[in-house]
Amino acid sequence: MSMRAGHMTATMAAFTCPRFMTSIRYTKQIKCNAAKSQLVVKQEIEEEEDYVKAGGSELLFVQMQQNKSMDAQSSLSQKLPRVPIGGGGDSNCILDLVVIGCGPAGLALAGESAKLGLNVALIGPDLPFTNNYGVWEDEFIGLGLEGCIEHVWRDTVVYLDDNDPILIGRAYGRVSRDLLHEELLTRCMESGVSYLSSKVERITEAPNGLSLIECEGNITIPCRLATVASGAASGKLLQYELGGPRVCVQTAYGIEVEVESIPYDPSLMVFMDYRDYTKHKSQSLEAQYPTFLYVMPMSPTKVFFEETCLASKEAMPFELLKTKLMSRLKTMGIRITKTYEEEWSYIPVGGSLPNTEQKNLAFGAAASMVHPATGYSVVRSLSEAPNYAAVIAKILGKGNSKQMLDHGRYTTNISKQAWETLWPLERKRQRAFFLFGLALIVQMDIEGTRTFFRTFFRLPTWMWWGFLGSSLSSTDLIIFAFYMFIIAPHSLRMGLVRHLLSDPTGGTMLKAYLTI
Ligand SMILES: CC(C)=CCC/C(C)=C/C=C/C(C)=C/C=C/C(C)=C/C=C/C=C(C)/C=C/C=C(C)/C=C/C=C(\C)CCC=C(C)C
Repeated sequence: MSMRAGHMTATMAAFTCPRFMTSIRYTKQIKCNAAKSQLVVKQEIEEEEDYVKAGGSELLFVQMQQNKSMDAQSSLSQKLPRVPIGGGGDSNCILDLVVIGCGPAGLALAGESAKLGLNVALIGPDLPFTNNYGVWEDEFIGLGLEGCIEHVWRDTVVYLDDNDPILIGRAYGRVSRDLLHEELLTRCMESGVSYLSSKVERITEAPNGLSLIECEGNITIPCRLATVASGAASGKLLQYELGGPRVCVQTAYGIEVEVESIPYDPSLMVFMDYRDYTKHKSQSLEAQYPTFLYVMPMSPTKVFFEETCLASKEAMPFELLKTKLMSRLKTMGIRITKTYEEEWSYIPVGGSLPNTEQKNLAFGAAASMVHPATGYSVVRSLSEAPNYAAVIAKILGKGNSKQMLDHGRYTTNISKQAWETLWPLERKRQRAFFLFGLALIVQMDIEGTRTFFRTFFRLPTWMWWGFLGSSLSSTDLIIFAFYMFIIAPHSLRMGLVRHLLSDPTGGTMLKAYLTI
């Protein structure tokens, strides 16, 4: 078995951790084929009562891949020095920060923090990046990461019905997972981050105030502060606010294939194709889960298709997503001649915020940074990493180090400032608005969804760009809501007002807006 295939098996095993067992049960068959690094995964999701009652404090994340070649990505163990184990007596050798999780958020935060002079370690399984990330090109240029984009479409299109495709006027890029991994890893190498390939079981606190990162194999790493960045499945290492909104789910099934020809213009990225190709075969399921096709034409014959359910209360079964995609392609007359790779994506959206009283910090999806109404998170994590790292470096300022080790526990929660940087009142208001939007989307049928997006994409560009990029202030969002109300057709207007008056997220949003 290749090293990479072995790693993938470990990831799958992680999905069966006891926390999941209390709420969602996964049954899978995993077959690894050494020659092709191939994984065959069968998954069944079975929801149980207690998960429904959890009200959002349980976050789950599943990302499965098949046939993906990840060999171009260096392994972290090869490139980063190993975390020294067994020290801990000498306060000068104590790690300042341990970042748990080696996805884009974890690597970015570790690199930025070490750049500021902190002694930083990364801990997590040594896995390659497997996702096909799509980004607005301008946002990635703003981050100085344009070199990691492997394909750019000069414009983006949305189809809601057979007439009038909506040209968005914004370039979209496909991120090369290999280049992004290499770039973030190089930043970690250059700034002196050390690494331990392990699974963290718990984080405890020593009497002297140090955080103890307890890893599998009885390894304990002491550090001054721990930040959990291991995705939405980090619940057992963190506490979340109780009684928050329920977690919804974005599910998608994607394939990268070679086809005889495609009925799309290869110079345009298809952001959403909500046209109905199912020939009404599964009308009731279509009504239950409105889905759209996300298309990245890489060449006139090579293309990435992803059947996506933007958000639903219950996860849309993967088999159904796959069936819908295949039936859609067949109806469109698309003949697949070769399949390069397949992916299943399950992204929890919405849910509670982390409890900001806890000492352990979080970042990325673990810190509920996924945009509740779109499922996007990478750009936000990458753009907030430098500022978050600066606050962490400030609270761990060298003056504090001695104080902590000599006088035991901190008298105040040193992490409060970092939590407030991530989730200030203003951000909480914006999120309350997004959660209100999410609750609106999940109760719409396919026709309602089309009307909704027809209105959304008629908003002034700065509004919908800002909404998707989380850059509208809470005041801008009120203007956004009024504008949407004004341009909406009568049926949607009534729906918006009904939703505002009757959905619990409306009350929560008003409360967030009134909190000062
Ligand atoms: C692999 C991975 C990672 C992944 C994959 C998957 C995919 C492909 C995905 C994709 C996705 C997408 C494309 C997404 C998109 C999204 C969107 C566009 C969204 C949007 C949303 C929107 C919203 C929510 C909106 C909202 C609005 C509102 C809420 C409004 C309101 C208003 C009102 C209330 C009015 C009032 C007034 C008076 C009373 C007068």
